[in-house]
Amino acid sequence: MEGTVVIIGLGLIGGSLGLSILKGNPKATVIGYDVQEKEMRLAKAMNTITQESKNLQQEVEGADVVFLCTPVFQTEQLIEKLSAWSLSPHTIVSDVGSTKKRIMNKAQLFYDKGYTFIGGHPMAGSHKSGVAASKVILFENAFYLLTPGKNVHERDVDRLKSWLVGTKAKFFVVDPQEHDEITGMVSHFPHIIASSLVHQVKKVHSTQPLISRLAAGGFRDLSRIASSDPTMWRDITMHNTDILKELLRQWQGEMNQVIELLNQGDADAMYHYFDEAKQFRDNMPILQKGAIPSFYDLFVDIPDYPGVISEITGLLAKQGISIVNIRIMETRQDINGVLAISFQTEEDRRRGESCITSTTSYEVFTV
Ligand SMILES: NC(=O)c1ccc[n+]([C@@H]2O[C@H](COP(=O)([O-])OP(=O)(O)OC[C@H]3O[C@@H](n4cnc5c(N)ncnc54)[C@H](O)[C@@H]3O)[C@@H](O)[C@H]2O)c1
Ligand SMILES: O=C(O)C(=O)C[C@]1(C(=O)O)C=C[C@@H](O)C=C1
Repeated sequence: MEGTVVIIGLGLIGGSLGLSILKGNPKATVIGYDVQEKEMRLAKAMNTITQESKNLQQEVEGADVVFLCTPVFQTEQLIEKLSAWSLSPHTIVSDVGSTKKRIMNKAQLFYDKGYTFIGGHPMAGSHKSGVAASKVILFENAFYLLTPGKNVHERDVDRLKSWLVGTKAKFFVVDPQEHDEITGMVSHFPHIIASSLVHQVKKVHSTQPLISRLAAGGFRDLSRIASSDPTMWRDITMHNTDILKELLRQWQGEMNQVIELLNQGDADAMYHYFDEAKQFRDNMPILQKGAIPSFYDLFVDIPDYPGVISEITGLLAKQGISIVNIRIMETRQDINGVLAISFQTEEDRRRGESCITSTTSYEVFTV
């Protein structure tokens, strides 16, 4: 497709969406806006967008599609703001928020003006946030849930899907209430469980400092998502309180059942409890796509000339700094590219940053 897309909120999801849209529609103009100037600059340097926003209202009013990629409280505010502007009749506004009921209620402001709003939620992500963590393959094979609103034309839903073809996601239309019940169970509720597990370990940590060093394996797997952005999760949980309260009540019942099994000391019953969970989970179509390993990344804005990568790896090697991964992010001829270098530790990244800034004039970013 040719035309103009505006992305508001250039974080993990906004940035990954920009990359996917440009992959599927190389001739598109993708304008990006973020309240953080730094994120906007990095988004442009990484080619997740083709240009930074100069006049958001004008750009939104002339766009083919506008994606709201901010935490959901901000998305509600943006819906209020944009609905007061004069959008063209062909403009589709969509979002990527993890909740849908409150967003769709707020979207009535668009419908009252005859504007087209299609709620969206790509079910893939990471505990990392910010545009630096963007990946073109983030949504590949993931479910991309859509909540079009009653009077939205089928042809507009198809037009939105065409813009999103580069995501390689599987689109699925759902009702907003059903959306919040399902994601409440499989996404929002696990997040609370992960955070509460970390809280429990933290309480013991003051009297037993060894605990955090021994908490590997299972604890690490279960608690990974507790490292996600607290602003995003504050907003999600505040949007889905009733469903989450009910799920937590059920969880208390589940825990009481486990206490009862332990009280009984019934080894067979305990075996069956674990086995039933294992059988069910082993048959779930859990996809591995979308997870981003947590390394310490450094981004270097490099000119596009032969030998520039070996120059940088050579400088790092000379100082004995090991790297675990190095990649160029979506460069095109005649413009600068961004070299993403992953280190194993924060200390290595810090040394890498000081090595590059003290021996070259290249700009470096960390997140
Ligand atoms: N992270 C995930 O795993 C994931 C997955 C699917 C959907 N989502 C949803 O996507 C949305 C974005 O999440 P993310 O992980 O990309 O967050 P993020 O923190 O990486 O990015 C959000 C960006 O929005 C910007 N922003 C905030 N308010 C703004 C405003 N008023 N105008 C312009 N920019 C503004 C922030 O500066 C930030 O750069 C959230 O609604 C979240 O619920 C997240
Ligand atoms: O992989 C992760 O870190 C995520 O938490 C991603 C995850 C999820 O719960 O599956 C988180 C919130 C989004 O709304 C969608 C995806």
